[in-house]
Amino acid sequence: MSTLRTRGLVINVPGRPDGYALDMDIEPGQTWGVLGPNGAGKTTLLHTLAGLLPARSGQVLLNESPLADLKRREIARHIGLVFQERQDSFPATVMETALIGRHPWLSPWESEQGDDQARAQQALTSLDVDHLSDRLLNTLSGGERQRVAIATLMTQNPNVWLLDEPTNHLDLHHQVKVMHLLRNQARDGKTIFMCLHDLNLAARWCSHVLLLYTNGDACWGPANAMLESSALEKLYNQKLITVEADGAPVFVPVSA
Ligand SMILES: Nc1ncnc2c1ncn2[C@@H]1O[C@H](COP(=O)(O)OP(=O)(O)OP(=O)(O)O)[C@@H](O)[C@H]1O
Repeated sequence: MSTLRTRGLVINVPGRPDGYALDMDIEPGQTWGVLGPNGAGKTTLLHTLAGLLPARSGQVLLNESPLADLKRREIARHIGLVFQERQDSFPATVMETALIGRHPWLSPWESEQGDDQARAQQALTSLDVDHLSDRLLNTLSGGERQRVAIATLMTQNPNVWLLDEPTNHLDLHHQVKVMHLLRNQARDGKTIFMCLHDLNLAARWCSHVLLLYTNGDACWGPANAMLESSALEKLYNQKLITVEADGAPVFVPVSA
């Protein structure tokens, strides 16, 4: 299990004032949703948490150790990231792609063993892409590729899962399936932190929410406290109607 903490973290969005520093404790068992308009800095935050981008100031701590002090390989054993945009032009099959998830766990010249294959197979089955194992990735549909990317993260099996819009390109059934899978991973002790554009997925599946504003303001906390319609209207500059369905709030944009 791993905890990710930010202390006085200011992400480096070019040309933007520092805004509000982030002091978050992202704990095992929690499912976080990051909400905010285009350009608010959600992807920049995710990449900063993964150690791929330097912070402007402040720190990211993984189990109390500053990320900056850890080796890339050690970080990759604890933290995995599903990117929003992927360059899938490398001619790899779906199975070969999923097995890339095992690389942080293998020594440089070691090849994957039966256990690694079994883990990848199980992940592909969980995401309904096992029937595509021998297909080249660049022949898949957008939703199929997205499911392979999540299966690759599942094969990696890090403690902290960072996902940039994991439901992008997914049909309704697979959106629900992926959110369900992420919540189950959290229940098994993983730490889940994802950017979302769908308020209703956040309301239904996230335990915690971070609202990120374009000017660098931010607030975070338990989802039921953060998903308040006036705060969301300000966040998106969009009037909303709030109804309740299936035990969760549902936010509908006002058309006029
Ligand atoms: N290399 C760069 N040079 C200049 N500006 C950049 C660079 N990278 C990102 N930005 C800007 O930083 C801001 C934050 O980008 P980011 O991708 O983090 O936003 P986001 O909240 O994920 O947006 P979206 O919802 O559209 O995915 C944007 O205005 C973007 O144009």
